[in-house]
Amino acid sequence: MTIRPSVGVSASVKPANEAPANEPVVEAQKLGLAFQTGDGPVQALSDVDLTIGKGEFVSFIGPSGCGKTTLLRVIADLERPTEGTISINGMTPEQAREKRAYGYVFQAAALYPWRTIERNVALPLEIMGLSRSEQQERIRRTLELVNLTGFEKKYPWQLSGGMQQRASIARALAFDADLLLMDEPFGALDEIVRDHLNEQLLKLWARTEKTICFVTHSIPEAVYLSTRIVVMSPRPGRVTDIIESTLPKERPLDIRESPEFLAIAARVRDGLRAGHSYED
Ligand SMILES: Nc1ncnc2c1ncn2[C@@H]1O[C@H](COP(=O)(O)OP(=O)(O)OP(=O)(O)O)[C@@H](O)[C@H]1O
Repeated sequence: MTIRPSVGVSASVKPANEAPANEPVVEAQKLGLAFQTGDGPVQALSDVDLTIGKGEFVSFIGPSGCGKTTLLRVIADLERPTEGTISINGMTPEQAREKRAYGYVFQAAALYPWRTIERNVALPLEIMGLSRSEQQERIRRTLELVNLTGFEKKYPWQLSGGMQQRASIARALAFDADLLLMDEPFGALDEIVRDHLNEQLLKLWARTEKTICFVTHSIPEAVYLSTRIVVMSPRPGRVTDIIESTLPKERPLDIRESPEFLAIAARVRDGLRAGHSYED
């Protein structure tokens, strides 16, 4: 299918980020992926055309099974597409993975319980073969970025859920890659903690100028965080709308009550409704 052109919901305000003007980080064309299962093929992704520019914060939103995680996994070279093409910084996903072009944050914090926070963050650095002093420097820097300085020697079970998820973000940041892939990182947390982490993530994004691909089920989260919102629908998983945010880069939490925020949220909701079959 053809993606509708990205337009701002309000013509009077300049979009926060016009992706095509930026250097492309992710470029997908006619991307499709069919899983072969015992019950026949499952078309997880179909006809996805998407370009993500450097420094964008792009959220993927859609009902369960619409292929959000699969798309992130294709970018990360954890799944291979069966149709179309995709490139990451001009490379194949495999080359990008070998060059450690991205950090990946999973739904659950996925920390090793027998390792302290600093040893968890150090894990990818050990695998990369970095010197001890370089490891120490990166651990210090990334824990500071997620406000966990002072918790280096704690074990994951000694931290709250929100702090554990921040530690897993620090681990993904330790790669020092320009691209951060985040699969519903705050889905299991309560609303207040989630609000706080959303604010911190925006600040971190502004400070580091990374490109972020973020999967979520939450409309307010997607609208609050993103420069663009990709709305997806299932069976087969496809992109049904791409919404350019008109919100400024600087976003206090109460921006969520502004008419502009509510207008973007309404458009996302409309997109989700249009793609929903209501059969089950
Ligand atoms: N390894 C696999 N083998 C077979 N089918 C799969 C596999 N992984 C995913 N699928 C199917 O592909 C479709 C897309 O799944 P995916 O996990 O990407 O959706 P999602 O939008 O991330 O869902 P959720 O919001 O529940 O995490 C679903 O129908 C799912 O059952």
